[in-house]
Amino acid sequence: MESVIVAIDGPSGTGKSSTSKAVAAKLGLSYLDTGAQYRAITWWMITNGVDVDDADAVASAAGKPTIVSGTDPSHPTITVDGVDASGPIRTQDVTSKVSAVSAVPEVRERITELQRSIAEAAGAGQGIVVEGRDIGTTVLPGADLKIFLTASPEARAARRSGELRGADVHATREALIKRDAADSSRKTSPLAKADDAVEVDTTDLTLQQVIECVVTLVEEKRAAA
Ligand SMILES: Nc1ncnc2c1ncn2[C@@H]1O[C@H](COP(=O)(O)OP(=O)(O)O)[C@@H](O)[C@H]1O
Ligand SMILES: Nc1ccn([C@@H]2O[C@H](COP(=O)(O)OP(=O)(O)O)[C@@H](O)[C@H]2O)c(=O)n1
Repeated sequence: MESVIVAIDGPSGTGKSSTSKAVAAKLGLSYLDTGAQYRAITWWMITNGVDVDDADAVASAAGKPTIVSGTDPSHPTITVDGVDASGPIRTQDVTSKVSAVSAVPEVRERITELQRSIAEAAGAGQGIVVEGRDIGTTVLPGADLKIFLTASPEARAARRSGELRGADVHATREALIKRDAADSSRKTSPLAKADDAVEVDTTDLTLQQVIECVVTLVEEKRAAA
């Protein structure tokens, strides 16, 4: 069977990670969480005393950490300079700082290059599902299938606060909206739907329904190829 490259973009809490992992596992594809890479470089900046609000300082340090992503959808991994970063990259501190770091062009250039080399390697096999904010528009504009997931801010906040074990839904909603606004308004490759992406509103769909919808779209693409 032909290899397939799938790009899944959208704001926080729309179901990108859960959907991408499940679709990749079901279809025997690799999986890449690009948000985890931006979180990893942010974590490195914090632990190395770089002021994340100083774009020049972030830019000059952008080339320093070595970030390695494992692409098995049933066991995604991420290391920074050989250290497992999968726990520390999910802290509130990293979440609140990642938009500032990921807006720096030197950071995006570095991480985009890494993402393209991972996708290229996976393209030699079965293919890959890559999820993020700018995959369809910038990282892999030639992807075979582009999906843009959306959901109401209320649904997204409820999903996220559920994960954070009862965190205040209102505060979660505000933080989420703030991060989306920062991600959508930055100059370099903002969060955006590619013109040729299929938009799926997940507000009233179960995760299972979203997974089935994307699996069907991938199978249709493969059949048409
Ligand atoms: N369609 C859905 N309905 C209900 N919950 C969902 C749905 N999609 C995802 N979730 C849940 O919402 C949370 C956030 O999903 P996630 O895949 O991490 O989103 P994203 O990667 O877009 O931020 C997870 O706990 C996930 O299980
Ligand atoms: N392709 C991407 C993916 C993530 N990001 C940045 O990384 C942050 C974290 O992404 P994520 O996918 O882990 O976020 P969640 O929605 O899962 O919390 C985003 O808020 C963006 O600032 C990006 O700029 N480009």
